[in-house]
Amino acid sequence: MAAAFKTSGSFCSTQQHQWLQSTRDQILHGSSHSNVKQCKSKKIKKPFPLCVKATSSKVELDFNDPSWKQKFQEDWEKRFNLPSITDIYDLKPRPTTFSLKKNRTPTGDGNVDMWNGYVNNDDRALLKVIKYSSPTSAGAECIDPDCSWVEQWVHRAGPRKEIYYEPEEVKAAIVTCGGLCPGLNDVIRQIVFTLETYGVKNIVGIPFGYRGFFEKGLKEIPLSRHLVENINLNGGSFLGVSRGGAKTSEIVDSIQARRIDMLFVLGGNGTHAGANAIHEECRKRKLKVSVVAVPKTIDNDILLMDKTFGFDTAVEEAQRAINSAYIEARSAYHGIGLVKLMGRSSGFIAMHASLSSGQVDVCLIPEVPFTLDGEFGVLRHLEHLLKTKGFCVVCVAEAAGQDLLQRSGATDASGNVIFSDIGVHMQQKIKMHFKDIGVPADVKYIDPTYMVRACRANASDAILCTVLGQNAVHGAFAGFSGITSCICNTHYVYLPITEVVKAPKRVNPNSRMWHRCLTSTGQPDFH
Ligand SMILES: Nc1ncnc2c1ncn2[C@@H]1O[C@H](COP(=O)(O)OP(=O)(O)OP(=O)(O)O)[C@@H](O)[C@H]1O
Ligand SMILES: O=P(O)(O)OC[C@H]1O[C@](O)(CO)[C@@H](O)[C@@H]1O
Ligand SMILES: [Mg+2]
Repeated sequence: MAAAFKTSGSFCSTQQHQWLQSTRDQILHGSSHSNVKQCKSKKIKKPFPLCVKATSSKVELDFNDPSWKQKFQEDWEKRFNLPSITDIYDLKPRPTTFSLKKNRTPTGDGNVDMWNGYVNNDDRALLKVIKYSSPTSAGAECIDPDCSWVEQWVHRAGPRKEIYYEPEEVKAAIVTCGGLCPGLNDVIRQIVFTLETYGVKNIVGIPFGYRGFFEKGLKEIPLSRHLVENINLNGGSFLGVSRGGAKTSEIVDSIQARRIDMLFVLGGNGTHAGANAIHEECRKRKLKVSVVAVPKTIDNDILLMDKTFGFDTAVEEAQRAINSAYIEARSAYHGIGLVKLMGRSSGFIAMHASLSSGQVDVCLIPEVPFTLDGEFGVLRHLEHLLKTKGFCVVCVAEAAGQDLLQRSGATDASGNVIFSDIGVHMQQKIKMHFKDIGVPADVKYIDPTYMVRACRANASDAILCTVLGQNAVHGAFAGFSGITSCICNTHYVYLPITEVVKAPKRVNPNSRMWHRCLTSTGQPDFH
């Protein structure tokens, strides 16, 4: 019998409890042994690892069973196993053409490979490094009621000694999907550089996201080191982006017709879901194609990884808006600076920009409900701030407080919900409130919208993009497909896409980072 998961109750708020429950679900979700379908086919060598569906039911673990940890880890190993073209083909690898040393001189011990910094397929990185002694510890992610330490290893990224493609015969394609994000050009550039280092001559860009695969009149763009040399100096995407219109079978028809061997897909969670669908369809058709994703999104809302590229830059730009709001508010009589920031379903940009600026008195994110009116509402706190310090700054994430607004019901081309405007709503509510109570208030509203993402990557994102782009190419040459190249716990790793698209990552209200944000703003609970 599966043990029920209990958080040791009395110290746990409802919000914390829900969070603990959902993080546990994320850890355990989709990995029951009984759900590993053996997809047998005469032509294929092994069962498809991807037949473990991301949507399958939860792990049945009996925590009274002394071997539960071992069972968990065996299951984990299966879930995080990297899908490879060698799962379907009996392929012989060849020595890599990627060498860091151009003029190699043997040491005498015969081991020239050591100098090339190759990564072994058995190398792993630890995904989690904190041992929580209780489910009520800040940010605790627990598997069992005692919050036991369980090793969770993931595969290390980087160049392998042996590869599964002849570089001279490879056609590689790059596509950028979803919204814009700082660093797209840096990644495109590094993918091209690395492919050329392996000896690939046929590299193309697919214009305007997945649309470029099927929209007539959109031609692929031949890419070379020479062409992409300087593209990182500008924001945007050299290839263009788009939302919506992804039809997996048409995309794979197009991949087949164009004879693409490697596809590099840069995008957020929607793009990743699309990339995995393409990978699965390629497998179904027995195509020798490696599909490798690179996680891009200013929202930082993809599971398991430390951060997505573009996030740092967006935060830096966002805190400029906050600093302007601060200057305006500080210089006005009873000034209130209000800034609305992007973030589709998560408050990471708002939280980090509030932390980095240090000038925010109230930070509102979708993960933490709040009320505007009443004794414990935001408006009453703003009154207090005007009275005590004379001005204040509020930062609100675009997805926050949607329960206070009429839902628009609208969606974008990819099916993402379009939010009602919490920024404009708050601006009006604040103005009305202070008018009603007869207290002067000078509200300055700033909505930087696309300014936080339509810019070039900052230094830290540029480095992240460089590493992720290079590793994406190493992953494809190593034969992996249906994987994403990312950073986990400060180490560069590959994860199966199925594991990162289970749900959007959201701010944990029980995390140290949110607590730090609260310490910095000094805001009370607003409900
Ligand atoms: N579940 C899915 N399966 C297949 N394709 C998808 C899926 N979800 C989204 N896509 C496709 O992926 C592309 C990008 O999706 P989306 O617009 O949601 O952006 P995203 O990758 O999440 O990035 P951003 O962070 O900018 O929102 C679109 O062309 C969309 O049609
Ligand atoms: O480019 P669009 O379609 O206006 O999308 C805006 C959305 O894209 C993002 O910038 C990235 O997902 C979100 O923060 C924002 O909600
Ligand atoms: Mg998305």
